[in-house]
Formats: sequence, C-alpha cells, structure tokens
Amino acid sequence: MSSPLYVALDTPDIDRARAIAQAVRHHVGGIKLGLEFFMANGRSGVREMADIGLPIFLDLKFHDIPNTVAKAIQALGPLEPAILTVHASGGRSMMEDAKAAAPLGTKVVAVTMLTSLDGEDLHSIGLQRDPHEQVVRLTELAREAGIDGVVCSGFEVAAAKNVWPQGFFVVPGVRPAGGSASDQKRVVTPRAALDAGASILVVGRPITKAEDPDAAARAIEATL
Ligand SMILES: O=c1ccn([C@@H]2O[C@H](COP(=O)(O)O)[C@@H](O)[C@H]2O)c(=O)[nH]1
Repeated sequence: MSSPLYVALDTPDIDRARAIAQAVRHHVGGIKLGLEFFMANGRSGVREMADIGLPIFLDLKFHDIPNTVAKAIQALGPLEPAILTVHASGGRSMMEDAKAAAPLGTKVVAVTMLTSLDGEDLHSIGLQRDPHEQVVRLTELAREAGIDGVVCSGFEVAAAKNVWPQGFFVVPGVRPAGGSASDQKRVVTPRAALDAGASILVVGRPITKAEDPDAAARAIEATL
C-alpha cells in the first residue's frame, strides 16, 4: 500500500522541488504542488514533476463562479492530476461543476477551513460558527455536491468522517511532535491525524526545510 504522506513542495524553484522529490520519493506517497510552484513553472513544470513517477496533488484551491472554475479545471485536464482542490465556500454549484469538469481519475476535494485559521479568524470574517461546526457544515455541502472529499485539520477530521464515512480526507497542518507550527493554527501530529481518520497527510516545511529532507520524511513515516 502506498504511503499516506504527501510532501508539499512549496517553492518556485523547480530544480529544488525536483531534488527534494527525488530525495524523499521512497518515503512519500505523492507530491503536492501549490500556487507558489504553479505560478512560477506552470503546466510544463507540473509535467516535469509528474515524470518523477509519484501521484501529483495539484493544490490550486479554486474559488470563483462555477463557469470560471469549470473552465480552469478543463484547461488543466491534460495534466490528469491525482487530486485537485477547490474552496467549499464557493458553493454547491461550483463544486458540482468542478467535479463534472475534472478528468475521470482525478479526485476533487474541497477546502473547508484553512488550517492557518482559528475560531477568532472565523468571527473576524463574520462567521459565528466554531471551526468544528464550520468544517462539518461544509463537509455536508461537499458530500451533497458529489465531489470526492474535503481538506480539514486533524482536529475536525473525525467529525467530518462521521457525516461522510465514504469521503476522502486530506489533512494538512501536520507537525511532528514539538515541531514549529509557523503560520498554521490548527496543528496535529501525523499519527493523530491518521488515527482520527485522515486519508492522506500533507507535510511541507517539516520535510522541505529540514537539513536532510529524506531523513525527515523517514522519521515521519516511522510514526505512521
Ligand atoms: O487548509 C489548508 C489547505 C492547504 N494547505 C497547504 O498544505 C501545505 C502545508 O505546508 P506546511 O509547510 O506543512 O505548513 C501548504 O502547501 C498549504 O498551502 C494548508 O496548509 N492548509
């Protein structure tokens, strides 16, 4: 069985991204490429990374009207990413159209509440729910829209799975015990995220900023 650990290669430097991917390739299940990488390297950069042979998670977090999101996803179709992301707060129609536009083998997952936010942040944008309620509500909406799963923190994944037992659950905001949270606010350990029901874990800086990324990935894998 392939590892549930996906490494987030958040760099605009494709040579660096390739070098880290090559170093950790035997200890991760896939590569996550986000906005930073995509804005610098575009579709050809994604193709080059796909040549390494690991599944590609293209995390561009689309959030726009349904037509625009669907057309953007159609344009990415030839890349056939294993996973791509939209924001659940874009609404049910947008998620439905995103799924319809995606290649058959691509999982479409919706970000519920960014792991860099906490309850106070929710209130500051006018939402009175707590993170747990917000994640559960948007998970229900994503399930109703017929997409494949959601992104949430390790704190809410068990509750999300409870309302959607067949869903696919992506958990970022993952830190080895004692690791620096940086800009993340809802953080759990890899083991805790998996025990709570994560389908895959996304880990970036604890691996990419380590002196020895391969050793860091191995150490995380050993806890799973
Ligand atoms: O809620 C979310 C959704 C996506 N992310 C992405 O995951 C990685 C996390 O990187 P770290 O360096 O391990 O913090 C990053 O690419 C984010 O864009 C997230 O953190 N939270």
